[in-house]
Amino acid sequence: MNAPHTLEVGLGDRSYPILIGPGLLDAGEAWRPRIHGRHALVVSNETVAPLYLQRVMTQLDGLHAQTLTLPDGESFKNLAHVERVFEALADMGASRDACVIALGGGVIGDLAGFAAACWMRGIDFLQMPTTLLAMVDSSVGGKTGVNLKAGKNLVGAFHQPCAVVADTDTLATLPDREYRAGLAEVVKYGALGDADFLTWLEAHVDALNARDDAIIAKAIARCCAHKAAIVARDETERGERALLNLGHTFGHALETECGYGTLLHGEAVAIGMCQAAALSARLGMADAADGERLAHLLQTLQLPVTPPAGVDSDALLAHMRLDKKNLGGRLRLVLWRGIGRAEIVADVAEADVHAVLDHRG
Ligand SMILES: NC(=O)c1ccc[n+]([C@@H]2O[C@H](COP(=O)([O-])OP(=O)(O)OC[C@H]3O[C@@H](n4cnc5c(N)ncnc54)[C@H](O)[C@@H]3O)[C@@H](O)[C@H]2O)c1
Ligand SMILES: O=C(O)C(=O)C[C@@H](O)[C@H](O)[C@H](O)COP(=O)(O)O
Ligand SMILES: [Zn+2]
Repeated sequence: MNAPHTLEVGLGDRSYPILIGPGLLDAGEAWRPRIHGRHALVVSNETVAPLYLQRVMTQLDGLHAQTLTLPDGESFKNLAHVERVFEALADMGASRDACVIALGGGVIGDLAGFAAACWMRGIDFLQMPTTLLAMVDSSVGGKTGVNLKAGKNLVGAFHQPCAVVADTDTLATLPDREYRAGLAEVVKYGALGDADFLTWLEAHVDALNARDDAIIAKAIARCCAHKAAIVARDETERGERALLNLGHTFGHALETECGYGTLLHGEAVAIGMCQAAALSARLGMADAADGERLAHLLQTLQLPVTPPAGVDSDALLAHMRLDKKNLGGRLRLVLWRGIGRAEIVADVAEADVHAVLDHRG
């Protein structure tokens, strides 16, 4: 294996590496030293485990390592399945020096990471993302948690991994729709703070659509560099980190209202970013042309840019009222001044949001 591309999330004595490259699952020498105790629990799901779990277990030879395979899907990212992780940890006699390894997409990473944050008030965990979305976003930064019926990620903790190991070879088996959902979060980084990156994405649409390995690897590295820098400056979302939520207040409301797993997270974020752009234009913050450019890029990547027909705007607004960024009972949204210039806007009038939700262009 060639040396992986390596980045660091700089958090003092909790700093950790992000390793990106092909062949990493089989290169235990690159990541196993990050596991310090005797116990490891590898949490995966019914789709990913048959593909990759055995290879990870081979690298854990000599440790007391167990596996837990959960059902696959956003609808299982809930407290009942966190409890399954606790039960597995209890069964193996996991002590405070145990490590949870999350092998899968963002659902497994968020859920297993949250279990690790809670078990004995916090044990190590290591992220092994196998989706594009998890490689560019969810495995980095330590946001862990689960959904409630009332809303996405309403229960969770900030708990940083001890390493992120992104074996880009695993993307070969990722279904096309999931790959494209990951591209939505890739586009997000350009939209929120890196206009040059968005222009680069526009120039490489054909390569992205053809799933060109080299272009994807470059995109992953650039997204991770952005996320690592933001997290290092604002780990617990007191300010700037909220920009990573561009499109998410709208998107999470859609995911919740449509039923978890109906719209993929990335698809909902694609729609949500377009709605945030439309609201920004309505409020006079940005040119409508920037929103049209963003929507065009997302459409060329075969992502949805408008909500499914028949979703009730009042219900969406009700979900948005429960968003974690809100303050003092008032909506607080990530909007923008144009491509690459996202901003947090407090006190957004519900009538303006409603108007955007009602517009099904
Ligand atoms: N913590 C964060 O910062 C953060 C950031 C973004 C998203 N998220 C969360 O991440 C979740 C979405 O993550 P996701 O898009 O990875 O979805 P996911 O975890 O549901 O994975 C998508 C699908 O791909 C399958 N899969 C995964 N890897 C595969 C592979 N290599 N080959 C074949 N199939 C594979 C999975 O089994 C699943 O069916 C959402 O719950 C979202 O809220 C969290
Ligand atoms: O890491 C962050 O910060 C993000 O907001 C990344 C988002 O892409 C991700 O979907 C995250 O889970 C959303 O967090 P939430 O706090 O809105 O639940
Ligand atoms: Zn997201």
